[in-house]
Amino acid sequence: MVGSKTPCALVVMGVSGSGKSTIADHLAGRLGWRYEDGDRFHPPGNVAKMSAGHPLTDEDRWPWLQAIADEIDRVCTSGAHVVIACSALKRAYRDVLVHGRDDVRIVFLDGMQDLIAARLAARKGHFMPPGLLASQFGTLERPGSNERPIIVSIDAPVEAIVDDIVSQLNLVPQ
Ligand SMILES: Nc1ncnc2c1ncn2[C@@H]1O[C@H](COP(=O)(O)OP(=O)(O)OP(=O)(O)O)[C@@H](O)[C@H]1O
Ligand SMILES: O=C(O)[C@H](O)[C@@H](O)[C@H](O)[C@H](O)CO
Repeated sequence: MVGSKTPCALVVMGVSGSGKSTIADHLAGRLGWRYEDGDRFHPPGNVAKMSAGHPLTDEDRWPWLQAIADEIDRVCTSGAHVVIACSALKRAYRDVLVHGRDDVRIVFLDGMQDLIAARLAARKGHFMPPGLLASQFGTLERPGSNERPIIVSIDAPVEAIVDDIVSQLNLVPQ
């Protein structure tokens, strides 16, 4: 089979605790690309709000998403490649990130709420309270097929999930 055009950016999306940072970091290592944590682009007020147990609103999220979209443009224009972890829960959020580029692909980490809740309960030293998981699922709009998503089950070891993503990417050997 013919491989796919190599994207310049992969957006690893899903609810809090679905494994975005873990998978994006390992995937970047596998591909030899840069890893970015989307949380780095939050205005400080957003992190304070989530830390205090309050979900973000659309208004809180737009400047954050635009900053990530700007970073995607910067990386892609420079000819580099990046794997970015970003919740990107709604279609409108993903549209800001992708903004019509065919070299930006979405990777959706798909998992059941009880599995993710168990992983969050065991996670230490993160600002995001496990109590916000229900609101994350309430906000989540699963990517539709017209978004050309790569969808992987998170009910597997990290390296197996990375294998699944790389296989679905079907990249042309460089
Ligand atoms: N495939 C996996 N198997 C077992 N544990 C996992 C797996 N993927 C991630 N984890 C663990 O689950 C927890 C949540 O993962 P991670 O922090 O990467 O999620 P996240 O989506 O980036 O969360 P957030 O959006 O809140 O930052 C971590 O403790 C991580 O070590
Ligand atoms: O859109 C949101 O509600 C936020 O981005 C959260 O998803 C956090 O950034 C992240 O999950 C915690 O690391």
